[in-house]
Amino acid sequence: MDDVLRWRVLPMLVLLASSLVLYVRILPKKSISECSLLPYDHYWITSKRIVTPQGVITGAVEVREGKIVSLVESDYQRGSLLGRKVVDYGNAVIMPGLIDVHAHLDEPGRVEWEGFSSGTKAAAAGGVTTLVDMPLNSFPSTVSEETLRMKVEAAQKKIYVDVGFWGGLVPDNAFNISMLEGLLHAGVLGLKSFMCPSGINDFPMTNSTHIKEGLYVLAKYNRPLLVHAEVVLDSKNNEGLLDGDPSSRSYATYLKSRPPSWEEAAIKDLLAVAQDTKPGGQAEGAHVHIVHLSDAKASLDLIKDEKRNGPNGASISVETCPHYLAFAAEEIADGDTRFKCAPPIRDVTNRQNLWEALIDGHIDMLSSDHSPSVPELKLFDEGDFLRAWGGISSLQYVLPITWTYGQKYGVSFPQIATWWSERPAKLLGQKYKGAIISGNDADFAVWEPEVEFELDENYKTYHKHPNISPYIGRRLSGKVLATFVRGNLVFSEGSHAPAACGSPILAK
Ligand SMILES: NC(=O)NC(NC(N)=O)C(=O)[O-]
Ligand SMILES: [Zn+2]
Ligand SMILES: [Zn+2]
Repeated sequence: MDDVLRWRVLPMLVLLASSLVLYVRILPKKSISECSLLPYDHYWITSKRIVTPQGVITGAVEVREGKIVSLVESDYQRGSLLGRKVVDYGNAVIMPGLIDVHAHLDEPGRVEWEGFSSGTKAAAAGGVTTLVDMPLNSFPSTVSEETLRMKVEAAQKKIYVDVGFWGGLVPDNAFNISMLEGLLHAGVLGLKSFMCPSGINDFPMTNSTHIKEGLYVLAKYNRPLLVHAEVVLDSKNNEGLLDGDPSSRSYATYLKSRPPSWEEAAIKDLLAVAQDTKPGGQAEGAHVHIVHLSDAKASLDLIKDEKRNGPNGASISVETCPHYLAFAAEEIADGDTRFKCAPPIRDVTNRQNLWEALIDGHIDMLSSDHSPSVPELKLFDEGDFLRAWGGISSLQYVLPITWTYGQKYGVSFPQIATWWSERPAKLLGQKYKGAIISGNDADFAVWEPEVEFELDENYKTYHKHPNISPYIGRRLSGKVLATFVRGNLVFSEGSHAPAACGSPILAK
C-alpha cells in the first residue's frame, strides 16, 4: 500500500496540482481580448477632467462596442455607476485621442527607417489614436491604386491605432485622370504634393499646372490636397561650399539656404491655384491644406489675407508642427543634424509669432511630420547640415511637447483638443472622430499633465531610432497613462495590447 501511494497516487496528485496551476494562469488570458488590455466591451471611464466640446467636465463616458454611447456630467462618485464596470482615472485628463494628419511610417520599402508596427506603437504610447501616413519615404511611393494596395497590405495586423493614407500627386498621375481616380477610388483620404524636390527619387515635384489638375479631380471626391509649400528660388546660398567645408556644419548656413521667401513664393502660387476651390469655382469641393508652415511672417500674412474672405474665399487650411514651436535657430548647435528639417526651424521671434497665430486661430492645427530615417543618414560624425537627411522624429512625444512648450502661452486642454483632434478630424472627413460626444468612436488619450519626466535614453520610446530625435535630453511634462482606440485599451501604463487591432481608414 505504501508503494502504491508513493508511485501511483502521488504523481497523480502532482499532475493534478500542476494542471490546476496552469489552468488558473491561463484563465485570465483567455478572457481578455487580444486587442484590448481591458476585457469588457461595455464600460465607463471616469475622471474629474474630461475634455468635451462644451468644456472640461467631471463625469463618466460610457463606451459600448467601440463607441461613446453616453456622457454623464456629475459627480460620478459611485451612485448610479455602482456595480458597473468602471475605470476611474481620478484627476487625470481624458481627451479625444490625438489625430496626426502628417506622419511618415516608411513601410513598405524602408522599414529600417520606421514601420507600421514601431510607428503605431509609438503613436499609441503618445495618445495618438489615428494617424495618416504620407505617400513618400516608403517604397514604392503611394501614387496609384496598386501602390496603395501594397501599403494597406503591409499595414495588415501591424497597426495599433487607426491609420489612413494620403496618395501622392506627382507629374506622372496629374494628367492621368484614370490613374488619379483609381487611387482616390481605392481609398486615399486625399492627395499630397511637393512644390520643391522631395529628396525621394520616385516622388518628383509638381508645378501649379499639376496642382490645378489634381484639384479638379479632388473636387469630385470632396477631398483635400496637402502641399509642401516651398519653391527653390535660388540655391546661390550653398554655392561655393565644397564637400567638407566647415560652414556646412553651421546651422546658420542651412537656415540661409532655405529662406522664408521660398515658403512665401510657394504659398503665393498655391493660393492663386486654390482660387478654383471657391464656391462656384471649377474645383469647388476640393480643399488646399498647407503642411508644416514655418515662416510666421509674409507666408502667414498671405494665408491670413485669403482666410479673411471667409466662406466666399478659397477653401484652405494650414498646420504647423511641434518642432517649430519648441525650438529656435539660436539654440541649435552647429553639427547637430537631429534638428534638420524642411522648411527649417527659424528664429526665436518667428517661434513666438507661430504660437500667437496658432492661438489666434490663423493656424488651424498641429501635426507631427514625424519623418525619421536611419541614424547613418543624419551624418552625425560630419554634422553636415547640407547633406544630412532632413526630418524630425517626434511622434510619441507630441502631446507632452505641445503642453510643455505651450505653458508659456497659457495653453488649455480644449485648445489642445482643437488643434490635435477636432480640426484634424474635419480635414480628414472623419465624422465620428475628434471629439468626446455620443455616437463618436471611443478614441481617448488619458494623461497626467502635472507629471514631469526626463526624456533620456532610459525613457521607453517605440520609434525605431529614438536617438535621432532632437527632443532627447529635454524635460517634459504630461505623461500619457492610457490610450483607447475604438474602445480598445491599446496602451496602458507602459504596455501595449497583445495584438495590433487598429483599422485602416479608407475613404469611400
Ligand atoms: N521626404 C520627407 O520626408 N520630407 C519631409 N522632410 C522634412 N520635413 O524635413 C517633409 O515632410 O518634407
Ligand atoms: Zn514636407
Ligand atoms: Zn512630411
